[in-house]
Amino acid sequence: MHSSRRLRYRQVVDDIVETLIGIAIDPRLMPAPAAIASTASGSDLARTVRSSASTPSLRSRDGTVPMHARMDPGGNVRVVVRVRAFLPRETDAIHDATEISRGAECLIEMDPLTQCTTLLVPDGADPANSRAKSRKVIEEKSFTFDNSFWSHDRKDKHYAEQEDVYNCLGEEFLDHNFEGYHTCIFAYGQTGSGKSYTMMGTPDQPGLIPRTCEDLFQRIEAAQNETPNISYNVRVSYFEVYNEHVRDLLVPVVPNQSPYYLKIRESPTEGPYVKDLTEVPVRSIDEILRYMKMGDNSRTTASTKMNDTSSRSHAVFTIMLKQIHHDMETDETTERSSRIRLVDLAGSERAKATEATGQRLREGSNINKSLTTLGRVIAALADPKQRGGKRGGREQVVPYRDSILTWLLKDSLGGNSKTAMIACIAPSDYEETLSTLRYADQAKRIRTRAVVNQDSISTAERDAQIAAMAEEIRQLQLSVSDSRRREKDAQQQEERLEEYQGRVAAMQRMMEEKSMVAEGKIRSLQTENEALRLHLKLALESLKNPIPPVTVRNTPEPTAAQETVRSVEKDANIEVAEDKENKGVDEAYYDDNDDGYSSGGYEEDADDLQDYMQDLLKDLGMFRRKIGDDKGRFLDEESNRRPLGVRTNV
Ligand SMILES: Nc1ncnc2c1ncn2[C@@H]1O[C@H](COP(=O)(O)OP(=O)(O)OP(=O)(O)O)[C@@H](O)[C@H]1O
Repeated sequence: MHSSRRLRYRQVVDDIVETLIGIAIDPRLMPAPAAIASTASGSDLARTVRSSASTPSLRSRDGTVPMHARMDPGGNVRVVVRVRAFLPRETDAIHDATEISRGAECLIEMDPLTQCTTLLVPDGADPANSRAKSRKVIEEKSFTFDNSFWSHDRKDKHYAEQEDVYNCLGEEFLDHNFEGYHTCIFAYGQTGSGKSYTMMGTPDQPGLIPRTCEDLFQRIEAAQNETPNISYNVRVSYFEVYNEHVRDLLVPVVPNQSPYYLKIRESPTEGPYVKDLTEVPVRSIDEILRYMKMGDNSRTTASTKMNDTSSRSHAVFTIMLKQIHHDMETDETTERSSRIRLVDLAGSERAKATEATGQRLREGSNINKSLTTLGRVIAALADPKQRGGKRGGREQVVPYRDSILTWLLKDSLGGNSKTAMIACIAPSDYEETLSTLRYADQAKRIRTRAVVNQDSISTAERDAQIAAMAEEIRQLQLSVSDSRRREKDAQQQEERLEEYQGRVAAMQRMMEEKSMVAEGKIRSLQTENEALRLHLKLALESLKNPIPPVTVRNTPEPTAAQETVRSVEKDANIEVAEDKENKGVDEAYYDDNDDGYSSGGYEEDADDLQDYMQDLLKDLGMFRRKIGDDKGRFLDEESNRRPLGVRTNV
């Protein structure tokens, strides 16, 4: 019983061991040690050997292209050249490549064996070469590149299709990405030379970018079917540099709204990057192609005399690939990150040839400016004297920052990247083609410093990292809640301040009302005062000029009217008595009256009235002064008071 169980147990263990050995020696999951040794160094090497996060090209799996043959140990920029066919505007009537009414002649020859490209001297009457004809020295020039793609004449057996360009260059670069290298492929050349055709292509003839996207997901799918312990994360971004501004091509353009430009920042580890650039995660070929088309449709293009759909901007399509492999045996997680940068540059152009004016002319001059800077950067990087690293002054001399394009491509041109340049040339323009070929020839000498971007981490380390991150999150949460509390306090203070200000405003309103009431009181007292003054004046005048008393005898009971008259007379007599006192009127006159009042009684009454009036006036004066004082004090206080609405933080 026991022995049969032990036998089964051993069989199961043997099966597991065999499976693990099978996985370990599978070349599809383990890069060749020779290749790794040539590209990684030191600690990188140890880590790389253990990792299985690599997916070589499907063709290399078939054995048609040996892996080691496609590795580039030197790290030089790969330079290829591609010549396009004649365009209708160069031929006027195209029946075949030989019938050319403009007189355009093909000045390019390519040797498929040596990969040599030769530029011939124009001898026809093509007006496009009139400038070249005026040169002092005009001669045949030959250059050798990593590849020379002959895409001029479809009938030729060496004709290079879009697929050939991808198979020669794109596929190899995708291999590098799966190995963990950053890569960059950029197309350079004069306007209308075939850059967009090579990079993006047409729906029938897809170029390097759609082919790379397709191959990427095909490889991921194949790898996932074979090894479930590797997961892939793909994100894309797409931006253009237009008139020295960066525009996100994955953000839809809002009509009638000025475009939103992004800023560039530089990180010590990643180099220059575009801040706030949209990076979308993609999970399938369809999704990535959809984003590629969306961005491509937003790109700034215009028709010029040299090209009906001329790109007026430099476009950068970037794919970020992350491979996460978990090794069950060692319980270790390996992460490889790589960046695939595919750049379609705007073409250099001569204003005279494009006949550009206005906006097109401004675009053209910005394009030329950035391409001139690119030329200076390439020249500086290619100069052997500059190859001394930082100590040799390389970082200071290379003018990356002189244009947005070169600053953003800094890492791809002279840093951590495997880079390729596709020099696109038109078949019949001597001057422009010579300039492009010279650029390309110089770029061959640039050496980049690509490294595998890989991190390995054990479970214990990962746990420690997670714990550290959890602690950091806890601290952040604490500081967030602390600042929230402080915010709440500040809010309460603010509310209190508002309440206080409300109360002050109400007080101020009350004071204003009080002041208005006081002013009203003053005005009515002044009116009363005036009335009293007038009354007193009249009284004094009537005393000065008394009306003589009238004696009425044996009269019957007085009527009401008579009563009134009598009272008036009485008043007049009082006034007369007062006047007499003051003015010394005849005493006898007063003695003769027979109304029952003595003259001494009148004088007393007048004195009393005068005293009373004087007191009243005194009181009035005092009252006025008091009100005046109160008003003055109130107004002083008011002018010293702070205006409302001016808040001071407490
Ligand atoms: N290899 C090729 N085979 C067939 N047609 C091509 C090829 N290369 C370019 N063309 C055609 O040439 C024309 C100009 O090409 P393209 O727009 O790619 O030029 P470009 O260099 O991108 O120009 P620009 O800098 O002005 O944007 C297009 O009509 C394109 O279809």
